Amino acid sequence: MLERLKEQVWEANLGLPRHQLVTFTWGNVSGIDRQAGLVVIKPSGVEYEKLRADDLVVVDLDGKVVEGRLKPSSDTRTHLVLYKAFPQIGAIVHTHSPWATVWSQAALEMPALGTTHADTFYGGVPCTRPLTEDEIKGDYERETGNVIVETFRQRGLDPQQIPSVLVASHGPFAWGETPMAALEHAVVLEEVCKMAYHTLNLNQNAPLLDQNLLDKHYLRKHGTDAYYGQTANGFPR
Ligand SMILES: O=C(CO)[C@@H](O)[C@@H](O)COP(=O)(O)O
Repeated sequence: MLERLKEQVWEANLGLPRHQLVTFTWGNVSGIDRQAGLVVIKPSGVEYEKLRADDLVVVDLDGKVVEGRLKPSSDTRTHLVLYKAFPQIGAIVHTHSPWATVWSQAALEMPALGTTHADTFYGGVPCTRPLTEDEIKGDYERETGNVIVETFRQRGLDPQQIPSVLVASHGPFAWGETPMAALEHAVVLEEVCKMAYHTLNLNQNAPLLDQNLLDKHYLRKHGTDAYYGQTANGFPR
């Protein structure tokens, strides 16, 4: 079980440079085995070209290394906070992908402007508040996780329906049921952040996506009556 998870987390980590989401080592992917209570995560600062599946580090939910000879990602404690707060998620991706980071640095929620966005996100992708001085000087990585959870709870957002967040002054986190799903969400986030930036540059008053179109596009892929693709039930109507 853990060996399969390691392979999945490794493949998703290699997907970061393949999809041009990372420069140098600026990102990480993890996955969780909920039954075992163990998280598999990229080692810190290891180049993707040199990364092997058996370089991955296994930690428990308190962050204690239980397997692996390398140091886990510097963002491990952020991942652990998210796994504890969002029991539905099975994997997390963090990057500094340029377009999503632009929105994070601007400290702006990325609004739903089109159906490309609605195919993955059931509404705007929120941006957190900035961390306080005490939070930055304290347990910074854990506080980064806490501020993400606070953002979702305060706004009543469902992390399954909005599988990403923009951390102010920092960058994006995305998640999903599997490492590949979390990677896909990070890729889509980057694309729609770029589209939204250019859309609002062309027209500052570009309309928000009509609620009916948001419902239609999100629910035809993710609702109980989803019919998009070959694996979903039902037929288009
Ligand atoms: O935020 C940062 C660096 O500012 C990190 O996410 C990024 O460099 C990846 O770190 P790790 O190699 O996972 O320790």
